[in-house]
Amino acid sequence: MTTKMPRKITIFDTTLRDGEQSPGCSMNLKEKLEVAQSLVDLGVDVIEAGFPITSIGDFEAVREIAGTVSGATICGLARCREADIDRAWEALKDGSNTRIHVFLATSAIHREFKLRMDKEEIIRRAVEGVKRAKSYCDDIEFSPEDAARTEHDFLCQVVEAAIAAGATTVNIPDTVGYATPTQFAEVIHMLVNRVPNIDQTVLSVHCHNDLGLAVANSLAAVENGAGQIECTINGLGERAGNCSLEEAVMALRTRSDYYQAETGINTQRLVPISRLVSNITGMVVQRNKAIVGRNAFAHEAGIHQDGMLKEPTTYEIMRPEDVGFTKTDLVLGKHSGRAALADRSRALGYHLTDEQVDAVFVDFKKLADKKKEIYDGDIAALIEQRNTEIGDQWQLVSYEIQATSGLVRQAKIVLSRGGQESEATNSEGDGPLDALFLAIEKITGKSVVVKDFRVQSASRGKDAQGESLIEVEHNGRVYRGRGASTDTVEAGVRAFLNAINRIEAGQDTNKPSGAV
Ligand SMILES: CC(=O)SCCNC(=O)CCNC(=O)[C@H](O)C(C)(C)COP(=O)(O)OP(=O)(O)OC[C@H]1O[C@@H](n2cnc3c(N)ncnc32)[C@H](O)[C@@H]1OP(=O)(O)O
Ligand SMILES: CC(C)C(=O)C(=O)O
Ligand SMILES: [Mg+2]
Repeated sequence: MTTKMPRKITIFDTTLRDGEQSPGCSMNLKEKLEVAQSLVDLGVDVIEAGFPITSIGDFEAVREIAGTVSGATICGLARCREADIDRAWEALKDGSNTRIHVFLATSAIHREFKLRMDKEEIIRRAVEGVKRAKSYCDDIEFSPEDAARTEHDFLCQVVEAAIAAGATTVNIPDTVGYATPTQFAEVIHMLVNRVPNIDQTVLSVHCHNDLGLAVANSLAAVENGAGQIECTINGLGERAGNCSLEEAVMALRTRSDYYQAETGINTQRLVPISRLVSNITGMVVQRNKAIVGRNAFAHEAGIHQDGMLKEPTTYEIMRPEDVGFTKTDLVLGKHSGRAALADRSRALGYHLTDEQVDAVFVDFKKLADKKKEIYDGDIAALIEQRNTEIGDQWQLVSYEIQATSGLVRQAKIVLSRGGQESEATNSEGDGPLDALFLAIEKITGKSVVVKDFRVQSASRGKDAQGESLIEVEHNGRVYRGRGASTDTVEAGVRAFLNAINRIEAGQDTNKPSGAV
């Protein structure tokens, strides 16, 4: 009997580009670097680090990632415009392993209403774009945007022309999540069979999740010859998101008997990176999310528990440890040292320098004095709190609040900046937090509208840290803030202050840091 060798599927992660396009999910440079490093640890083949023409912040992020992160191909996106392609290359040129990804929509709707180009012009622009990119770099990807709604004959023509012009990967996007698995499989099958030079390129897919079919469509494409899947951590991305990396990878692995395919993903890193991206973007992972949700391996029903106790495969098709869940996440306490903290931080997917470990260690000891047990969630919250810190920023010194049943008598807050303390009192507001926010606005002179405010538990137990996430609007732009503390009011105040500091640093969620 002969065993068929599994086909290697390239994993192209676009969390830092399409994922970041998700409203409210912009990341600053520090955060993007952290995610990029973790993607390398995860074993992805390609990291789409951004769209350099978008802003100075995005350009810098791509440049920094290309110049410092090794272990994966670093990719930058560009429209079929000279300025975009030149800017993408400018950002990528210091990297050793880089790809330019050029795209141009091909569907009738996009040609007529958005681009106002006819078919001939689309082909000409696509070819010119690929050729210009090729003049800089060997590894070129071309995407006919909205391919899933493009006429088949025209799609074949564009794909053939892009390959002839030098595209080493051709990516077929279902930009609006319109495709269905059987129909998308037919598109891939058709391209494989009709495009004469298809064997000179890697065929890729990029599926959106508007109908909840992104993973199913991507897998159907793999069955029909696609060799690359574009995906994101936690399925983050424009609107309903992109194909979820963890789901696609675990489907290929768990059903390798069916797909006869494999990836280079270190699956035990899936849960840590999911938590990292969720912490950074503030996009909470739903509890019943496949693979990485808190309930993905939880069993409450008696019959299931009975089965699990007798033989876990009765109710589990994957082992929790294979995706990075640990049996218990209680590891550290008051008597732990720096080595254990550094080790646990690494296991959680963070890359801290010795100085950063020292700084987090100070917070860790303070927390350990307040809390009996320190869980993974607590450590992640401490690290994230440090990550959100911005240069010359306002710091919380203390606060006092006098209130009875919603009636605020007085809120007093003391902040410091550059070693100088400022104090404000306030007796207005709908409650203690609102009163403290108004007092902060008095000191900083920044007036904002709170659009979203959440407090969640960072770990478990009555003494768990509260982790607060806030979104505020200032001068028409949205800013995010995060704060953690065992005192939930303080967590809220810290999150609000973090958002104010981001306003001052120009770090809104619509444009990454440094954007103009
Ligand atoms: C499916 C996707 O995910 S595509 C990626 C989407 N991501 C983003 O758009 C995020 C980053 N975008 C941005 O920062 C801005 O849109 C920029 C800087 C790229 C462009 O900004 P502006 O110059 O103000 O243009 P604006 O966004 O209003 O319109 C887009 C223009 O690009 C054109 N365009 C769109 N796609 C392409 C393409 N692939 N190739 C060439 N031109 C294109 C549109 O037709 C429009 O042109 P027009 O201004 O002549 O009508
Ligand atoms: C840029 C392209 C690949 C894209 O994101 C899409 O079409 O959804
Ligand atoms: Mg997309």
